[in-house]
Amino acid sequence: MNTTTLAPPNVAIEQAPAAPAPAPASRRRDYASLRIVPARYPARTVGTIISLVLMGAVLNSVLGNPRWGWPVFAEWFFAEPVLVGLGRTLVLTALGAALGFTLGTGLALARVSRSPLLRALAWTFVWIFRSIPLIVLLLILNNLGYLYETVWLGVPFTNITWAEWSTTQLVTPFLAAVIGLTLNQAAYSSEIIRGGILSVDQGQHEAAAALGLPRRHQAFRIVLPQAMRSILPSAFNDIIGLAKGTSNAYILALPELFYTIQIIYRRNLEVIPLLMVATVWYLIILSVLSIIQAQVERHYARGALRQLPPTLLGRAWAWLRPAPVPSVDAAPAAADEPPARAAAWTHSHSRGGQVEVQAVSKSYNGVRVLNHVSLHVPSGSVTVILGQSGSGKSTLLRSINHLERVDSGFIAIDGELVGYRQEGDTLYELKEKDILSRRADVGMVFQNFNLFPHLSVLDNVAEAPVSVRGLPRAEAQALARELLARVGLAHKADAFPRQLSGGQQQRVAIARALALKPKVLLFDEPTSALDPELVNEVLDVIKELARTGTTLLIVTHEIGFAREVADHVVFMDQGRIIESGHPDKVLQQPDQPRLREFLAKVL
Ligand SMILES: Nc1ncnc2c1ncn2[C@@H]1O[C@H](COP(=O)(O)OP(=O)(O)OP(=O)(O)O)[C@@H](O)[C@H]1O
Repeated sequence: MNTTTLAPPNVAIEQAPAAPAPAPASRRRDYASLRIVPARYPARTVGTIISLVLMGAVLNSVLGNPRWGWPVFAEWFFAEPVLVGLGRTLVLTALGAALGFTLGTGLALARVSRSPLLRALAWTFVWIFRSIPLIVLLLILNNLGYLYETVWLGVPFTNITWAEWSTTQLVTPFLAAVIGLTLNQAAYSSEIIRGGILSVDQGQHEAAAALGLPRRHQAFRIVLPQAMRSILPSAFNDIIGLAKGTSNAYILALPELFYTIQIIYRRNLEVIPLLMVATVWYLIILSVLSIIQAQVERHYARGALRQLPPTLLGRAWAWLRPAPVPSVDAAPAAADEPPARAAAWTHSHSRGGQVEVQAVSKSYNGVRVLNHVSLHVPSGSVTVILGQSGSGKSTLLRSINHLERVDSGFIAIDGELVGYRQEGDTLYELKEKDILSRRADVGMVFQNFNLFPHLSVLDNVAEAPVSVRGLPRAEAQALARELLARVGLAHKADAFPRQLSGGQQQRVAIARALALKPKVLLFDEPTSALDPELVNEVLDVIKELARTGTTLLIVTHEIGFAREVADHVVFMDQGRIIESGHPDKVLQQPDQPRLREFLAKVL
């Protein structure tokens, strides 16, 4: 049974008024002559000014009040006993963090292991050492010599002993501090690491298992590196807590930074200046840890983010230099001219939005992936974009939706620039929230569906109408049910995405995109993640949509579908459109050898 038969079109994919025929290139807007004004955020500016004024007032009071005793501070800041105490604090922090996290990782893996005994042991460890206050634990360890006079190495329950030490000599205050901080840190960090492991998608565990990777390899190569993204913020929080927590070691009369400071101010009675010495050193430790955190987080963001956050230097540079705004480059090369618009391309159902892409370029890390791309898509038409892998198809689609910001050139939908607002001869860069609201006019269906896994199918579809369009939830759910019926999935409304087949998930994704009644729908290889037998059920839904007049831009390798549905086919190669036109011409008598080669491969 073909489940994709659409119910009567009582749900609006709105019947937009007929759009005018596409304007000739000569009459097209020349955006290059417009002045560009970057987006302004008055609330941010006011907030920054207030913060600066407050900081100035605080600094003035701190530096201007002689009771802070800055000369005494300067005298002691680099004094030898302070530096020795600081060194001890740093060593305790480093050892506590390294040993604590190593033990914590083992405990976390034990907590998620299949062995009930290991799980119980790890749980008990965490339960005990999270319950005991650190100071109590340190005191117990320091008094271990009272409980056990000697520590020995040998075979339990026999007289075999290989080595024996006096406990008081072996467990010095320093070692007691290291052991106490390690046990305490391990108990807390194991829960942080376990949380990270649980946050990794189950599919990743399954994929690693399906590849036959050994369990150790699964844990250390696949799961933990992905878990790091959620582990790191809490872990660094903990290490910062540990750096300050080392001051608890004063109870063992161990002269770390804080204890040293106490000894000094008890002698010279300069309490505040010496407390400031400790405070400023702790601030420095914290700042260095924050910088390390940013770099480590950046490292583990690789692969999880499309674009890595800038390095510290990059951020400083971006702050100093004005934000770049797109510009229109020199005239595009002949191959990038807007495609010739054959009369047949004017769609009889011209109802959706008209898309104008003008001389758009985009680079990643200095590599150009879109090179002066120009494209005119009339309202209500269906355009199929073809091209080899890596030719820039997805980047072009994502730019139309402003998921990617172009470096130069412009994109307009129904004459409204994507990312800008035009007033007279001036273009105002849109603020984030305006971009988001405009994005609602452009629906996007992703290759991997990207449904929200924690929401039911119904809520996946109803979410945007409620939060973007402000529809009452009941109304949005009624709309969602109708859309689900249109894609043949009314009976799956209460299921969760992971309980559906790939084809069904993709149809939910289409219903979700339609829920905002977009003028333009972008499909990024909507069938490439599907089994062949599921491809048609999705293509059938898209064919129905094509008949309703929504403007469709589809990246696909389904040539048969392109031939049947497209009004226009565009072929991209190395970031440029090198051939475009009616499907009969482009697919049957291609001019470009690259296109002939491509068709020979995919057909
Ligand atoms: N965030 C990014 N950072 C760096 N390079 C990128 C990024 N996104 C895309 N690219 C590169 O840009 C080029 C175009 O990518 P794009 O995804 O647009 O190609 P595509 O034609 O859609 O390919 P496919 O059919 O395989 O999806 C590729 O070489 C890709 O490696």
